[in-house]
Amino acid sequence: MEQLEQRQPRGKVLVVDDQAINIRVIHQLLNDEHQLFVATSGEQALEFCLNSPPDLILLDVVMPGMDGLEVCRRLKQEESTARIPVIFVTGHDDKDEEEACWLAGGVDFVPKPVSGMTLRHRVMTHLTFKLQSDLLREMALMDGLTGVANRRRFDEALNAEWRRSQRSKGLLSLIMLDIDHFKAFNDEYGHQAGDDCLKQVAKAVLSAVRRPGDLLARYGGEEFAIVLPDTGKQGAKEVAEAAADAIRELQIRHQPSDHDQVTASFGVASLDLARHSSAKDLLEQADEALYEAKDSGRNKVCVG
Ligand SMILES: Nc1nc2c(ncn2[C@@H]2O[C@H](COP(=O)(O)OP(=O)(O)OP(=O)(O)O)[C@@H](O)[C@H]2O)c(=O)[nH]1
Repeated sequence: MEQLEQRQPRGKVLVVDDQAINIRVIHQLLNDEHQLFVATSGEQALEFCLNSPPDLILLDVVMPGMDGLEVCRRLKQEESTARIPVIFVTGHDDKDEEEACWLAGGVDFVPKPVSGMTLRHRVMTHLTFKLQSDLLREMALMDGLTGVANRRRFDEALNAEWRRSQRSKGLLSLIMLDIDHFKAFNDEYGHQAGDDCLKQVAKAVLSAVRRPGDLLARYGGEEFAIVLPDTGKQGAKEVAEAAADAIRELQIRHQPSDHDQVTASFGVASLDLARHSSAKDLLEQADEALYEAKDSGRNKVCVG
């Protein structure tokens, strides 16, 4: 048991059961090692998961209203909850119910009455996988140099926000920014200083991107992109101006540039249903605005 405790990752575990006695048993077994949450119906469990996804779910199969199998199917259909592992806690040990659990998307099942040792080991095993895969996923979607999101994450976020804005007819804006005369910076101060400059610029821009749903990504080379959900043209322009100020405030010396310090050019585009029929159209408009900023003297924000 001591060995188990050393290896145990602490995670958020949601216990879903309509019977208080079952919840109490699981609580006693797991509460010292994990952060436990409880839902007493399928509907409550879905709502909880959509608002704050746990790392693992222990799900009773037979419940009044929505049963565990249906809860699991719905979780697997939803992008934000599909990766949460579900362990079914089953009352019957017949083959049909086992198969139904697999088909609904469960990763495992534990028979009732629950064996403490089995439950704790199963939870530990699946939590370890989940937390490790979260970490790998995070690393795969992060830009190694600056620590902000990478191009892949940006593409995913822009497409997701695009779909969301189509469903809700909501606002969506995009900013593209590109450091001015960066080739000359590298040539003058060296590649290492160039890398350091990129890191500082990313940090400065991040300070202007304040809402939890906003996403700053390194789009490639010395170009960054910002996705701003629920934000119109004026709001996006303000974010771009604040980011431009933050870069100027860094006062990184850049003698070959017209401004003697590192600056960037910005292109802003906001969703216009009459004009854009895909996320690509929005991206192209932001790109055109960026080129207009470059063409008309750099170190400025242009709105498309
Ligand atoms: N140090 C460093 N340089 C990079 C990195 N990625 C791209 N670059 C450099 O960024 C420079 C971009 O040059 P250009 O596309 O010609 O643009 P620019 O010199 O910034 O000119 P304008 O955009 O027109 O103002 C190239 O020299 C790239 O090698 C990186 O990760 N680190």
